[in-house]
Amino acid sequence: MDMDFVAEKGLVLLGCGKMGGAMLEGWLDRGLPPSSVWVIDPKPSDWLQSTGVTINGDLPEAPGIVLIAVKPQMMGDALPALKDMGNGTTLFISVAAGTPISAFEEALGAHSPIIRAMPNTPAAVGRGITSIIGNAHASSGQLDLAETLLKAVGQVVRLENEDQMDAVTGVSGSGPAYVFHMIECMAKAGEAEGLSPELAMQLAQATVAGAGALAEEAKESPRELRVNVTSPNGTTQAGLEVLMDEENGLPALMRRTVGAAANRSRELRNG
Ligand SMILES: NC(=O)C1=CN([C@@H]2O[C@H](COP(=O)(O)OP(=O)(O)OC[C@H]3O[C@@H](n4cnc5c(N)ncnc54)[C@H](O)[C@@H]3O)[C@@H](O)[C@H]2O)C=CC1
Ligand SMILES: O=C(O)[C@@H]1CCC=N1
Repeated sequence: MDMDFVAEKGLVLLGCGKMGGAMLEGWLDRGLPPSSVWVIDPKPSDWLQSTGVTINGDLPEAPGIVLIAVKPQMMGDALPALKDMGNGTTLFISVAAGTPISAFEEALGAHSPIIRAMPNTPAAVGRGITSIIGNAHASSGQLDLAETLLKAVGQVVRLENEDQMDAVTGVSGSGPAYVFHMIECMAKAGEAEGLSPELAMQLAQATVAGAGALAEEAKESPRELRVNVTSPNGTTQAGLEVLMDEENGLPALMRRTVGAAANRSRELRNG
């Protein structure tokens, strides 16, 4: 199975906001024909309307894939639109944080193949990472299909149990926001040291992007790469002594940040 299957059978996207839009942008950029995509969204964005996909039109009877990308809080309103498609062959993939597989089984029928996924917005540029887990009715072929689709916009990881999804959401689902905030903070700090806002932002953005690319491509671990930047008694060491402080620095802050996001995911599961 490959992307041709999706192009041939069709992809229905329920909700096309920031996450659904990021994935759709990645798929369209990588050659998925707009004529194979049907979107249901009461507020289609200007970008969506410019893509040539079918918006709020008649849906195919048995699309290959239905991707559910509405907010967990909107799920109750949104799911009835899909009930008639639960004919056993259509594969449902949900990217909603917190919403458990059992909620989809209840809404779509216990025999529907359902995959729960946690992507992230770098999918828009083909650099996302998505973790997936299927229900008992998702065949290995359907997991392969989901993996193929999601690999078109980045890496894919298969989870061993659904409980891992809360921590995954705290690390990689929400993670891009932490990194974007780090760029904002570095730029602000550069301004405080006398740089213009434009120069400070350019330096911060390029540094985070370059360090990310190096961390991914280099054979050294992130730890080794950090040590390579740190001359004994130099500038980096002075900076890292603040950032790496066990109590007040990034380790404790990141532990609390990821913990809060994972806890929120657990809360969403409980309604
Ligand atoms: N934004 C992100 O970085 C990530 C989001 N997610 C998940 O993706 C889902 C969507 O999040 P976002 O895209 O950020 O939210 P969003 O608010 O940008 O998009 C939701 C879209 O759903 C549409 N919508 C509302 N009611 C609807 C209905 N009844 N039928 C069809 N469409 C409806 C809205 O018009 C909107 O375009 C959430 O469940 C979230 O947990 C998962 C991973 C990352
Ligand atoms: O903030 C949220 O709830 C969603 C899930 C992961 C990223 N955005």
